[in-house]
Amino acid sequence: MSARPQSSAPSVPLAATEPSAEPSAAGSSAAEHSAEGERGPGGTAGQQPAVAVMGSGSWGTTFAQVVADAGTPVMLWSRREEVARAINEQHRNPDYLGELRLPTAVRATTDPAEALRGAAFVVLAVPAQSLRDNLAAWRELMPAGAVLISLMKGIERSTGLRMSQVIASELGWPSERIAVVSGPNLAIEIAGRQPTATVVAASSLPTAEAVAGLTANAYFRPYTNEDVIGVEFGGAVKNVIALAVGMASGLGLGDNSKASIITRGLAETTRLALAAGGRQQTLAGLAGLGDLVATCASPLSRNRTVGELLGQGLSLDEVVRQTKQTAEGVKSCAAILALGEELGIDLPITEAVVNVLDGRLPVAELPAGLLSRKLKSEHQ
Ligand SMILES: NC(=O)c1ccc[n+]([C@@H]2O[C@H](COP(=O)([O-])OP(=O)(O)OC[C@H]3O[C@@H](n4cnc5c(N)ncnc54)[C@H](O)[C@@H]3O)[C@@H](O)[C@H]2O)c1
Ligand SMILES: O=P(O)(O)OC[C@H](O)CO
Repeated sequence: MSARPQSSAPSVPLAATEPSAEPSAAGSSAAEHSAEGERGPGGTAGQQPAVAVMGSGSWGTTFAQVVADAGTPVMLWSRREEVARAINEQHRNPDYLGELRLPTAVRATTDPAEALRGAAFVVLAVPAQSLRDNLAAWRELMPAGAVLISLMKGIERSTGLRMSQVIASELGWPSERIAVVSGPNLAIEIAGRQPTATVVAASSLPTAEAVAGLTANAYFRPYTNEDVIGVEFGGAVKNVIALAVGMASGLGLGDNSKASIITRGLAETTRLALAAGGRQQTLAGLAGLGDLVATCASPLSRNRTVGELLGQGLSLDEVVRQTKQTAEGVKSCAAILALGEELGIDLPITEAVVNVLDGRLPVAELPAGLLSRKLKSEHQ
């Protein structure tokens, strides 16, 4: 599949080089990916930018498929040799995506230098808390002029920074070359090519448009947005709200309770994002409400599942042991709460989740704790 809807991929001056040929064979050499000759602006007709996706878990691998299905070959960086081999030889990533078959235009390497060489777009798809160390290790390999695309939905625990801020601070990268992709994007559904929409946010509209042009295909529809702050808070906080909804579900509570947490969760996410400089409209959109609903409603969500297991009475240690994939809310929630305190913003659901995870609040007492708070206006 390579159907690309009409898009006016704009000219972003990308100083990198292009792949020599469309990849065809399984296990073909990563050298094919590296560039020869000068590259023009990303996404211009007749030229394919080189794309590196750093991280081959559920979302990194799926995003690589999205880009390949939109017509551009991708080189994935995998930490583990067996994952890279499975992608190159069987066109599968069984650890993360089961039997789903990947396009042959997605290839993998464990060598970050090979993945990054000549890339015009570098997609970052590692756990939020490891990003800074990963960037430090890759700093010298980052192609000057590339657009960096964050797929991560988390807040750095040690600094309270959003992922685009970590990228800017760790690499000294200009903000106009950093984009964020976030929305109702459960990886497994997208890997199965089920239609979805998303948001590509960047402080520079041409950068957001370039990334939208790179990713738009028959089942993936990106909308651009210049509100990076709102989009990143929407993605990070919804994970915490999904933990709370999962807890309610695990406690056997019904849809009224869950809808109340989702709606009040959106209220606290919006309060925080606005205080930090985000825009209300963004939180009412795909990266806010849209992602919140998808994550809180879906049994595919890792965050909701972690919450549900806690609600059923498992300890956090037991849950973490049986959750192989990244549930960002667990590690980001305390940093989000601290940001709220810094900005003078009340985040009652986040606070309750932090207290449950830290063992200060028995999960069974979470509903009563939220309901017994002082009465107030819905709009405060
Ligand atoms: N899976 C989804 O549906 C989805 C959708 C949208 C956004 N996201 C976000 O994307 C990010 C990545 O999530 P994912 O679902 O791909 O996670 P995952 O757990 O499926 O995969 C994480 C990947 O990072 C690698 N990794 C783990 N520790 C690492 C380290 N210290 N250094 C480098 N690599 C390391 C793993 O080997 C794996 O390849 C998260 O922030 C998540 O919130 C996920
Ligand atoms: O599985 P989760 O909870 O990390 O959620 C995945 C995506 O962020 C949903 O958009």
